[in-house]
Amino acid sequence: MDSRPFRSALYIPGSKERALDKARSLAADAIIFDLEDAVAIEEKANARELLAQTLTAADYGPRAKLVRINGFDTDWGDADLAVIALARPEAVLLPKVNSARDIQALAAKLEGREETSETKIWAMMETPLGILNAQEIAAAPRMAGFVMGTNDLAKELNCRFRADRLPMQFALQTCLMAARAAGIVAIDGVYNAFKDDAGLRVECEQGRDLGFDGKTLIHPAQLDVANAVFAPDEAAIDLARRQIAAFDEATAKGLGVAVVDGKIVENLHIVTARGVLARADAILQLQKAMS
Ligand SMILES: CC(C)(COP(=O)(O)OP(=O)(O)OC[C@H]1O[C@@H](n2cnc3c(N)ncnc32)[C@H](O)[C@@H]1OP(=O)(O)O)[C@@H](O)C(=O)NCCC(=O)NCCSC(=O)C[C@H](O)C(=O)O
Ligand SMILES: [Mg+2]
Repeated sequence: MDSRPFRSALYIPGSKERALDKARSLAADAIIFDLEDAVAIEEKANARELLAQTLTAADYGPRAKLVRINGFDTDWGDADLAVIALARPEAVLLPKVNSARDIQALAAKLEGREETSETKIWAMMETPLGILNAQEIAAAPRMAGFVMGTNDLAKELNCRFRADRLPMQFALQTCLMAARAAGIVAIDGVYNAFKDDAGLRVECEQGRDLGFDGKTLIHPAQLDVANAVFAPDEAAIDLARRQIAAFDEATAKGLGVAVVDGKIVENLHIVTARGVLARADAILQLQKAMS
């Protein structure tokens, strides 16, 4: 997995022209152009045309661009893919994935077209069967990332929304494990109360501590919190630098272990430390490219 930042992945309804325009200047690491749940049934056809035109004409810079189409078990999935394919999408995000077969079917459709020969697949992880099949889904062809769909999952589980997300922990951790085993990105679910910054921060911190790369968002006001929480802070960068320096010094003396802040530092910690620095640098590069 590379260090491309996915701290913030903002959903934008494909039907909202103003929001589509606004997103070109927002500090989102990734944009999820949505044709699924954010778009009303009567808007579906217009939204896919508007989105295909927008993606062909507009410049979203270095932000990762994912298009969430409707599922192929709906009236809109095939038409979404046919129209969106013309815009050569970087990635297609498939909702309500249940098994690797769902991914294989999409991969076969992408392979059938020259415009989508490079298109990656991302999976919404939001059904009980999908969670139980996370490992095979992550390892399926063209897979590049998981997005947690915690709203759909809560609906399916009939669980309650709790601040500690206890009912979600099995799903979050199972998907994270599968994503890491396959070397793909894993992005946490949305925080619905988009005016509650304090609650968003708590949930972002939990997702970050679990190991997620970032958070999906529904409103631009949520960007700053997610970008800050999922970036290595000054203390983490400083520690990483000191660990690398101490380990280099220990190695030069023929030792395999260093001690920093009273804790041992071995080669595996150096891999983590280098990852922290690589992520911090990738964020800096992305910010420069956006400015
Ligand atoms: C939640 C909203 C409906 C709120 O909309 P609104 O009341 O219009 O917000 P504001 O007036 O505060 O907007 C201020 C400006 O920001 C722009 N805006 C708003 N939202 C977005 C956005 N998502 N991306 C880009 N720009 C946005 C407005 O256009 C205003 O701009 P300006 O007029 O120039 O000042 C709305 O935010 C919204 O629709 N959000 C997206 C909802 C969505 O995508 N839902 C589906 C994804 S969540 C999901 O499905 C998760 C998963 O599948 C699961 O199961 O969990
Ligand atoms: Mg959903």
